Amino acid sequence: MIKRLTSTHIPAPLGSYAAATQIGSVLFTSGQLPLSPESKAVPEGIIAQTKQVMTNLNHILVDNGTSFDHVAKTTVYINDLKLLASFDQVYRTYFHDGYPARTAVLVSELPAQALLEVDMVAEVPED
Ligand SMILES: C=C(N)C(=O)O
Repeated sequence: MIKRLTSTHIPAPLGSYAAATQIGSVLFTSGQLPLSPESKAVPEGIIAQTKQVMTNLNHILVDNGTSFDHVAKTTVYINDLKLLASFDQVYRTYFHDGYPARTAVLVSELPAQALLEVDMVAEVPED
């Protein structure tokens, strides 16, 4: 059975998608944009946008019984490869037990004129 998941701490999806779904113990997030839950705006610059994306992803994971420590795979969609090093500088600070597998994809444009979007696949540990 597929569970459709959300978090009360993130902005509503911009389209027809759940914040995350879960099959068994595997949780799949949708791509998260750097939208502030309060203002619904996208902050300026890759550093602030990466922090907002990771904050939103953290809420989805924690509100649904898992955490960054249980992330197996991430995909980052970024609109300028020159931003990847700055993204990585922030991204790496969220992982304390080794890094997940990751794919970086260069895209021409993202919703809300965001510089990046990130999705994750995580294990939900048993209680
Ligand atoms: C923002 C998205 N994840 C979407 O449009 O699919």
